[in-house]
Amino acid sequence: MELKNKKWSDEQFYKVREEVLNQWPTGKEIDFQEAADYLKKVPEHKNFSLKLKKAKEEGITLAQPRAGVALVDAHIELLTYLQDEGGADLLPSTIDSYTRQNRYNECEVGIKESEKAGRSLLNGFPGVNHGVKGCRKVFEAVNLPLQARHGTPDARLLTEIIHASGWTSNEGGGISYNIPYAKSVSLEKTILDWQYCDRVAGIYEEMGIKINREPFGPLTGTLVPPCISNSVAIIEGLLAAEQGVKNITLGYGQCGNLIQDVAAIRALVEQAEEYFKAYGYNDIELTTVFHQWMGGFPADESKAFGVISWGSATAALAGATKVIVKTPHEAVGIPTKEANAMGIKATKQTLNLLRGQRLPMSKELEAEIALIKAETKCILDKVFEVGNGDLAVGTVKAFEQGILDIPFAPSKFNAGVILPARDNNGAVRILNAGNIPFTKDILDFHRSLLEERGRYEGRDVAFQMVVDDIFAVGKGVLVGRPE
Ligand SMILES: CCC[C@H]1O[C@@H](n2cnc3c(N)ncnc32)[C@H](O)[C@@H]1O
Repeated sequence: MELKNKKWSDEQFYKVREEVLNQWPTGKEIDFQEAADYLKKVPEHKNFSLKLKKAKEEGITLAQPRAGVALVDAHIELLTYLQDEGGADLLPSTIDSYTRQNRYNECEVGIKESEKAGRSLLNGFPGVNHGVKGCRKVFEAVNLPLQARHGTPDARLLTEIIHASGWTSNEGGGISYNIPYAKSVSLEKTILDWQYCDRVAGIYEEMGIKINREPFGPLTGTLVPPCISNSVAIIEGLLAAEQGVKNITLGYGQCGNLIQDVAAIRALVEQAEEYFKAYGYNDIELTTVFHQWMGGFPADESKAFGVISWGSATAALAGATKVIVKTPHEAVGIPTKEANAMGIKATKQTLNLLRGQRLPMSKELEAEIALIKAETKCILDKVFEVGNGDLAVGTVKAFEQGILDIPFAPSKFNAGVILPARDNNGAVRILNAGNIPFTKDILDFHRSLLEERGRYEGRDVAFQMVVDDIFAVGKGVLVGRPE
């Protein structure tokens, strides 16, 4: 099928759907009307879009963990614990890595081995293998909205199954679940595959069922400049809107400097709304998600709580609709349910203490918002230009030409020339912009801030700053000072 940013016709969609539902036996259980009837019975307090909308209206920030284990009953026990003991406002099911690579046979083995071992031997919930039956059992056992969180380049079958199971939100996108997650999956294919996933949500929306879509904001989660993650978020939001998605949560991964992080969220909302309006999507319900620090964590659990609380405070002061919670086990691996619950409780304590507070506007905050919007505009204007006005085609070409370039991404389709480093206040700046089409003023501004740090540290602006910054938070500081 030719790639273009155009809503799929029913003929296109249902032709592809036949192939999708045959990828694994559990796909055959799905009937659109039966699924729609089931979704129509989802009570309001378990609908993701409605809960986000309410939070936005009330001006509060919701807390959502990540969580997933191999077996259905253990997964229910985990989610119930995070709901009741942790106080989660929204629930995930973090999907395992085999499912993310469509390796369902290995999931089957993982499930059997987990049953034998009496513990989870998969790093998440194998939603495709458990099918609608297993996913509905999970959904019916909890009392909160449920979302699939994963990292799946081809999530078409997973999307069909989770939505047919009452899960009213799906994370991901054709860029954000490819470039940071895969090595050699073509962007053209994943943009097409995620148009399918968005179309599933669009069809349910046209049947009167509210489905939330959340592009994956943080990308590689490693010193990603706000203009890069905001550009990808807005692109995936526009692509989803074209397929009929109405309820969209755009996200951003914490970088650590308060002014820059608050500016990133404010710029994201303002600019996304500008683009939705400019392209005729006038009925989008837009919310935001702030991801607590996605980089290396301190192994010491008390220090980890410092990072978790700082991310919670920033999310609240930014006015984000939702914050994604980390745990004190982040540095070691999959958290126990107790550790996961502790992360949620620390997060909610901070959110509650800051309820109603926002970072006041200042000339620094205003300048940072303007800078991020100007940088993002440079990128998006070029994406539309190289695509001759077509956003999907433009996105593929933009990555080919390094116009869009995500730091430290594994994908061979990503230029990987961009180099970020922190300035003296810890804001992420750009040391090497590669082929990203910033204006000279913007490039000079970043350079001057990095040189200011160099003078302070008594060293040249160089790659060593990047390395030092990558390890800094794990070592207990934000800016990687020379040792
Ligand atoms: C982009 C997502 C990375 C984060 O996703 C967490 N994560 C992954 N898998 C699970 C799981 N099965 N349970 C709880 N957290 C999980 C990692 O810790 C990391 O922070």
